[in-house]
Amino acid sequence: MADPRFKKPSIFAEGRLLKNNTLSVPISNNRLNPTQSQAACSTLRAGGYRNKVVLKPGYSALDWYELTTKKGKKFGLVTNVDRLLTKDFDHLKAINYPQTLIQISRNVPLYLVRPPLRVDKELLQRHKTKDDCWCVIQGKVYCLTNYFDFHPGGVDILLKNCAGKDATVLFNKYHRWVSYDKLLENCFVGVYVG
Ligand code: HEM
Repeated sequence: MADPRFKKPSIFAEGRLLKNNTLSVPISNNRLNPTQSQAACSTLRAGGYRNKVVLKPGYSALDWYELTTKKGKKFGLVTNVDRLLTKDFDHLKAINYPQTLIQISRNVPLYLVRPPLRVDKELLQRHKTKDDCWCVIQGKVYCLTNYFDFHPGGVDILLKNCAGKDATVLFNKYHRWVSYDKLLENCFVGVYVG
């Protein structure tokens, strides 16, 4: 029988696993007291729940770190680069320096190309599918395709709000403390010129 003197600490209270694979944890479950955690996380304003998803095995923050520092580093993590030299080439030529395009045609990873690729609105909007998903944050264009399954907030929210769009405002609203430039260093595509 349960010992009536033992009070279960609130941090062990159960979170709810929602249909979309989201773990919804009440504020009171945070280790910080509610006032502190609310102050630290702007997502809590909307109803008092954190919306973190359960990541698949092999998709932790540490796994992403390994991918970006070892396997991914050499070639970058931008998908469909071939398309830049075929379908997108005429458009790219009109808004880019020849040196940039020469480096891309020599397979230099996009995050190392200098001057970086210039991306305008039309080009950004051409890359909005799950397997070829570009997004702008603070004037920089990133390919999110490889990052999707590692995102603690889930894939759906990224696809809906980031694909082919400028997601700066939402990014800052949810987690302005996240070092996106470090996290997405190898996913860098170029600079957004509007
Ligand atoms: C595009 C680049 C993005 C990156 C690199 C990124 C990265 C991250 C990281 C590292 C976390 C964990 C934060 C933490 O535990 O403190 C997180 C959580 C989250 N992100 Fe993102 N994110 C991005 C975009 C977005 C956008 C645009 C949205 C919303 C539209 C979003 C919604 C969320 C949500 C809801 C969480 C869970 C928040 C929570 O802990 O309560 N993310 N993201």
